[in-house]
Amino acid sequence: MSLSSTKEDTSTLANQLEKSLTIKAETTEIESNGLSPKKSHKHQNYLIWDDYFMAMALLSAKRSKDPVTQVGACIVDKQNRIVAIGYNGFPRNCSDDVFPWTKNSEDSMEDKKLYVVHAEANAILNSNSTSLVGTCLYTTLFPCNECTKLIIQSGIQRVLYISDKYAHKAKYRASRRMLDAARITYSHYEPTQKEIVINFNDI
Ligand SMILES: Nc1ccn([C@H]2C[C@H](O)[C@@H](COP(=O)(O)O)O2)c(=O)n1
Ligand SMILES: [Zn+2]
Repeated sequence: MSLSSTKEDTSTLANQLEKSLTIKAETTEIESNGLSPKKSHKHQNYLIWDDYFMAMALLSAKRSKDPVTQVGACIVDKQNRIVAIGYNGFPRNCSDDVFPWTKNSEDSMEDKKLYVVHAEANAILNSNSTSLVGTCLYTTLFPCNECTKLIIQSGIQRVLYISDKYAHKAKYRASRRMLDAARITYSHYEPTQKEIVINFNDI
């Protein structure tokens, strides 16, 4: 390189340098992962579909005001589109400040189970008349018998869940019985990663 090179020469040189650095970077990626240069440019740490949908169910559960069990549900169609989402809560206009979140209260009218709409039921109701035939339900808790009736009647084909903590209870055994009869598959979901951190400053 001559010290007396013109502005034009310098920019040509810079272009060449940039080109050669790009080629070098691509070559390194090819050597390290065996992919073609184009493919190797994608983000390596993206969410797979199942983790993504279950994470949506978990995020939705965070909206629930139930002090014992927050449940979230997310319904997805065959094209991987989220068609509905829901969490457990009281019906519209039934205020959380008026209705009880208590359980096994001595006053039978003060038990949350009389009033709560379950996450799966809310998701189905939130689907806004979209057909749910052939869809998959991601839920953080295995569906109870009442939600299972809705699942079957709405045409949901597959259920993935995280917790099955009430499996021994009659309601949940009845669920399995109905799901089996209706040939709806259900399985425990094992996420591929332990946690997903959402940081609002992370953009
Ligand atoms: N599959 C389910 C099961 C239960 N829920 C709701 C109903 C209650 O709000 C809560 C369970 O409370 P716990 O008996 O654990 O005190 O979860 C639901 O949304 N979906
Ligand atoms: Zn239920």
